[in-house]
Amino acid sequence: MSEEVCSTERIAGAQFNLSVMSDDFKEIILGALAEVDTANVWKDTDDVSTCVRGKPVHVFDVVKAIYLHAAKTGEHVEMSGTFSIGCPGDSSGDTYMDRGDTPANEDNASSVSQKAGCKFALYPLNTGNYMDVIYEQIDLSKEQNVTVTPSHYATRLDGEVNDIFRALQNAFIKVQNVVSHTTMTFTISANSPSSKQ
Ligand SMILES: Cc1ncc(C[n+]2csc(CCO)c2C)c(N)n1
Repeated sequence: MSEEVCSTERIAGAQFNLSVMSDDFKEIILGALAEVDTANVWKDTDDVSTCVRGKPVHVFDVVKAIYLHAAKTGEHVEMSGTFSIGCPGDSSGDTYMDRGDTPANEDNASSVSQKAGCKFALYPLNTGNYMDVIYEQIDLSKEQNVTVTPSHYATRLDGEVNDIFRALQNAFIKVQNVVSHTTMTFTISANSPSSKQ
């Protein structure tokens, strides 16, 4: 008989949209949403965006896999969104919190090589000293294989999509460890004709 483990981890979520600069945008967006394994997250797609909710490990796994699936077509693909954790109203998706900790798409995603540029910003919400929290918690200089550039209102990361999402996830997890309600906005772009890479 398998032992049931109650997770004490908190529910996280991401609200994001894909923009595909191609006549095939519909097939590419719907294809990415359909072909990624989303069994470990609550998911809702409408005409504006997609929301996924569940354990942080699965939320990041699914968002990254959807992006990679679309970007590896070679089209200019951009994704913008917001990660959130600790939102006081968020609880109805708790059924997904009993999932294990193995990301379902990592085996497929880790073998995909795709360069991108990303800008992100962290917003620890329920704290007065938010700048200290951000500076103390995120140390992007330790992230492997990503070029980090300060930007107005954001930090820019350049490199492989897998490395960029690892850096995003590490920064988000560290900040939410000390500030319970945290959000993080991001925009990631690949195959842009005006790409610096
Ligand atoms: C991740 C993500 N989810 C939903 C949309 C909204 N959307 C815009 S076009 C389209 C396909 C044809 O209806 C959809 C679903 C998006 N852009 N990206």
